Amino acid sequence: MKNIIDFDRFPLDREGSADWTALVERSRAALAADGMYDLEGFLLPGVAERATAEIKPVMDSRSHEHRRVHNIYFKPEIPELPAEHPALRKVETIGHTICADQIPDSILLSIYEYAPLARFLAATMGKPDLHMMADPLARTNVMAYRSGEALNWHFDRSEFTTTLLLQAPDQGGVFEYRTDLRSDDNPNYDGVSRLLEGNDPQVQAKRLKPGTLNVFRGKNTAHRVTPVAGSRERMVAVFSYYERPGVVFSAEERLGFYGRAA
Ligand SMILES: O=C(O)CCC(=O)C(=O)O
Ligand SMILES: [Fe+2]
Repeated sequence: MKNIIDFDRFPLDREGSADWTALVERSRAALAADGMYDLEGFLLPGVAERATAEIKPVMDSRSHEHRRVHNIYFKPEIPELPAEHPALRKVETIGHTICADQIPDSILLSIYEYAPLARFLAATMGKPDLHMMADPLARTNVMAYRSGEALNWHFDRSEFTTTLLLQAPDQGGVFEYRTDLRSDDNPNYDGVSRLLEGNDPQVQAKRLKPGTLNVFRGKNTAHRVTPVAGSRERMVAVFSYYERPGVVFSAEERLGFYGRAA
């Protein structure tokens, strides 16, 4: 791993050391204040490019094209809202996905499986432990957004989302987010409506660099990736960890996300 992760800046290999603890504290503080932290330069120079080169042939030939018209909740309806409520405005997402089982023995999966990474993430999130998923498809996914493609506004199902940007596009593909647009107690449908109308001044934008590890509170922070332009696709890995071991998706979930159950 010492040829992959920049341990000088991000001492995941020295758990419990003063440097490790300082990094955990800094990350926790950013999560509390902004709902997000990112570790720019997490991967050593050239590693994101090498990881991308391993994945690109699979992405080019065997990815699942994901095209969906959805609302910000990714749900067909919200029982307490009429169907025409502006918080349920429809948006479109288009992208390409590959799953962990398609990239065995890759640099990317070796990072996902590096146990000190899960322990570091858990510490920053204030959790006792995080476990890799047992799902051979869902544990790690790579999403590509090509020219004209985008991930539209949504809230995530999980409390936190961990991504690693592998390749930045020529233009567009900006990560936009609105911290704490809702809370577990307050759905803030009026605020959601304003965001979808393009009238939320608190939206922030982040242009991530390849090799950056990003952690954000996606459950109540609305976020999207703006449309990509140019010939280079945006490629991002999403790592899935859970507080309990052995988590798998149902066949229906796999079909919905990946177009196949196994
Ligand atoms: O592509 C990104 O940067 C964000 C990914 C994301 O929001 C998700 O997978 O839910
Ligand atoms: Fe998300």
